[in-house]
Parts: sequence; C-alpha cells; structure tokens
Amino acid sequence: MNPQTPLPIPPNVSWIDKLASFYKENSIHHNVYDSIHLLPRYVRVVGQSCYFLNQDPPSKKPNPLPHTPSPPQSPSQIESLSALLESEIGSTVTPSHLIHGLLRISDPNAKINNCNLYKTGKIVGLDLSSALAAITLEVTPNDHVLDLCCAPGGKLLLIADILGSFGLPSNNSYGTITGVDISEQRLSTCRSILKKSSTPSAKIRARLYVGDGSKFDIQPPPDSWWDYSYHKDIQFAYKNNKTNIDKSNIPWFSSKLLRSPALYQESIASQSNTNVLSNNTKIISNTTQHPETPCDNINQHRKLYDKVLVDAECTHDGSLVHLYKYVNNSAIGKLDTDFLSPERVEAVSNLQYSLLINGWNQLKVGGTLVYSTCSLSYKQNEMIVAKFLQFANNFTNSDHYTAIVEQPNFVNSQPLTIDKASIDNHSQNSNNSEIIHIQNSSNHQPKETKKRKHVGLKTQELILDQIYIDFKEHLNKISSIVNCVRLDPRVSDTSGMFISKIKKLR
Ligand SMILES: C[S@@+](CC[C@H](N)C(=O)[O-])C[C@H]1O[C@@H](n2cnc3c(N)ncnc32)[C@H](O)[C@@H]1O
Repeated sequence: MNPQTPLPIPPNVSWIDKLASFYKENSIHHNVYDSIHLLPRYVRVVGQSCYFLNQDPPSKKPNPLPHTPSPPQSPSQIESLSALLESEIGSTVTPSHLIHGLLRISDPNAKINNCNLYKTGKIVGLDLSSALAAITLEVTPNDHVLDLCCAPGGKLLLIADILGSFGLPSNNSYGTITGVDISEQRLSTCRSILKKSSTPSAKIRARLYVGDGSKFDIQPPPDSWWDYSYHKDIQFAYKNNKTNIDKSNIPWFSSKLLRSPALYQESIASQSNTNVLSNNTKIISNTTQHPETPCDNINQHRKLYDKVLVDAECTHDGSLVHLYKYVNNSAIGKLDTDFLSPERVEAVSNLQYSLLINGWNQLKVGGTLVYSTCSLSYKQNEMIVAKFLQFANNFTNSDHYTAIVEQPNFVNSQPLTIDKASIDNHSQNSNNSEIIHIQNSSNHQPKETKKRKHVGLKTQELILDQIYIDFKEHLNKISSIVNCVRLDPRVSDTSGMFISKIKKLR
C-alpha cells in the first residue's frame, strides 16, 4: 500500500448507486470497492514457471506442482528484474514471497504499459488472484489443458510457461494448452502476448480457437502435434483447399515454430534461458510418440483433457481496477447494462453454467477443473457450483460422487501469511473484516452458516442460505462446496476472485 498516492474516488457519484444496488442484490459487502485504495498491482515475469515458494516440508504440505523443476531464474535474477522495474516505474517493487515469478508493485496507480520490460514482453500484468486460480490446476508435464475463456490470456500464458518449464517434449514433457474465446478481438491480444512474450518451449504448446466455450469440443492435440510434418501437411491442405481436411479442427493460432524444425532450433539457440531448454532440439521429429497417450485412431475413444480452466465471463465486480476504469471513463450506462444489471447477471450466470457443463464434458476421469470468476456474487459462484454438483452427482449413489470440490492446495499454506504486513494494513483499515455481514438478495434471514477457510488469511463466514433453500434436498451432495475459496480484496491483498477446484472422480 502506498498511502501517499491513493486512487481518488471518482467525482461522478451516480455509479455509487449502481454499484451499491448491485452489491445489495448480490449479497456483497458495500465497502468492498473502498479497498481499491489499498490494493497493490502485480506483474509476472514471463518465461518463468509459477509455483508456491512453499517453505513447509513437502510431506506435510505438498507442493501443488510436484514436478516443478528448479527455477530457471535464480532469486537474485528475479531480484534484479524487480529492481529494474522499480527504477522504471518509480515505486516500490518486491518479488512476491508467495509465488515464484510474481512481482508486487505497492503503488496501485503504477503504470506498467510504458515501461521497457513490458514493451519487450519480459513482464505481463497478472494479479496474484489470477495466478492462484491458474496454479490451482496443478499442471504437470504431460497435461493437456483446456482454457475455455482464455482471452486476453494472462492465465493461459502462465500455464504455457509452467508447461514450458518442464522441458522439451523430447524430455518426456508433452503437455499442451488449448485456449478458446468467443471474441476474436480479445483472442488477438492473447495471440500477441504469446508471440511477444513466450519462450519457444512454451509457445509451441499453445493453440487458440475462436469459439463458444459452452459448445467447444475439439479434442486435445494428437501425438502428431509434435511432428512438424503434421503441421506442414495441414497448412498445405488448408492453403490448397483440400476437402479431406476438417477445417474446424485447425487452430486459429498455433506457433509457426511447429511448422519448421529449423525455425525452432534457431529460436532455441537464441533463447537466453538455456537452463530451461535442453540442447536436445529434436523435439519435432517424425517419430514422436507420447508414452502415455495412445496415437489418435478413429476406433479409439475420444481423447479428453487432463485439466480444464473455466475462468468464466462474469460481471467483473471483484476486479476493482476494471470497475474503476469504467467509472472513471464515465461509462456508467455501460457499467450497468454490460455488467451490473439484474438482466446481465441472469444472462451471465446461464452462460457460466453452460461453460462449466461443457468444461466438465471435456475433462477426463481423474482430471481437475477449476471454475473461477472475478465476481464476488454468490449467484455466479457458489450457486453455479452447487447447481453443477447437483447435476453431476444426481444420478449416482450418494456415497459415490462423480464430482467433488476440493480445497485448493494453497489454502492455509504457510507462505500466504508471509505478506503479513499488507494484511495487517488491511485489517487496520477494515474493522471486523473476519466476518462479512451479508444482506441476502431475497431478504431471507440466513438459516445456516458454515465456517469456511478464507485462503488461509482470515476465516470468514460463508452464508449458504440461498443455496440451502434452492437445494435443500441435495444438501449432502453439495457439502463440499465449502471448499470453494473467495479472495476478498479487503483482506486478500488481491483483486476479488472466486476459485473452485472440482475433481472428476468417475
Ligand atoms: C474473465 S475473461 C477471461 C480472462 C482470461 N482467462 C485471462 O486470464 O486473461 C472472460 C472471457 O470470456 C470470453 N467469453 C465470453 N463468452 C464466451 C463464450 N461463450 N465462450 C468462450 N469465451 C467467452 C470473453 O470474451 C472474455 O475474454
């Protein structure tokens, strides 16, 4: 926090009413927006794996990324980068004590877009809350990851970097990330950050599709993905209008490096992080075979994804910086119609549910799905997850769930308390922040409350009365919903975020 430079409350006050009524209708505490004055900014060092700087013994608190290799850049290199950024933007920058590769900028007004590190693709803006959502997937080297609402791509790039950090496919790391977004314009931003920022070994793993995430059903890349001739053939067939090729499967973007081994080798050679990338550049060969994934064969079962991220479209109310921009541009009408009106909440929650269902359908048994939003509204979060759990577990014996919500590994993990100074600042500024007093949207008095962990920072009360009312008869099936996590800007030192980690058991 930098008390000298708080963001001024915008002079136009009509937005306050809009926001206040949204908060009221959605059972969100009215003082959430005030914490915009306290929030730091975060950027991520591109090309770095992202993982918890967990200081607990691994046996007690396992690292969520069990195969995380040693960091490609040493802490001192991160420190130097942090110092460089500090000198560029003129306000305090410190490496996050929580997550490797994240830098915390104390000034909420800091502008990073003009600094060289940003322009040259060495850093990207990424809030701690977004990093936590992506890390909750616990990506491992051979994971095929699906990101159903991927643009502008902060989380997608992070996941690509994690996959890239495991080494080359020739070193038994075959993971890929498939990003989908309905907006071509937003997806081009995603493509630009991939092109500008990513290391070759991360870049080759990403493919992007313009499409509706609630219907998308393209399988993970075939094993031949790692064979450059596959890409050349597709490109040739596409250019020559060959009819025997299903064009709907062709990504809107995949890296050029995949089409030319020479290009790829050249690009690896010019890569400064030689300790990330092994010298073995035979990654793209004609004989690549993933040992654990069978070759594509029309007679075999449809391949599904190991991990699915549904970072759903939402009302963005937890993203205070986002709200602030709207408010400051006097786009109040748009704020209302695009984000906060009851009609919008209704439409968006229907979309969220469809996205979650489709994400679930694309997930393999044993896989993990993360459903997240940057909204603090229960309708878009717990309610969606509860409705989904009811659907997914409906036809099974109650002892044999198909879907359960697990607590993300970072909850209560030791490093979360390391940023304590800032938490104390928050506590001073927000009285009784342990408990959120929620006004229920439908004016029901809360019937029951459940204690719930609040990302290890504070214990808060989650009032589940609305959920209980709607799903009373399925109470036992939704009990794991208490494992959902929400990051409340008043105490979390982050933007607002809801994160749920859902396991597919059968
Ligand atoms: C919260 S943003 C996602 C942020 C992104 N995950 C990231 O880390 O940068 C939501 C995205 O969902 C996209 N979207 C909205 N409706 C969609 C749909 N039906 N299918 C796929 N994407 C959709 C929006 O265009 C927007 O880019």
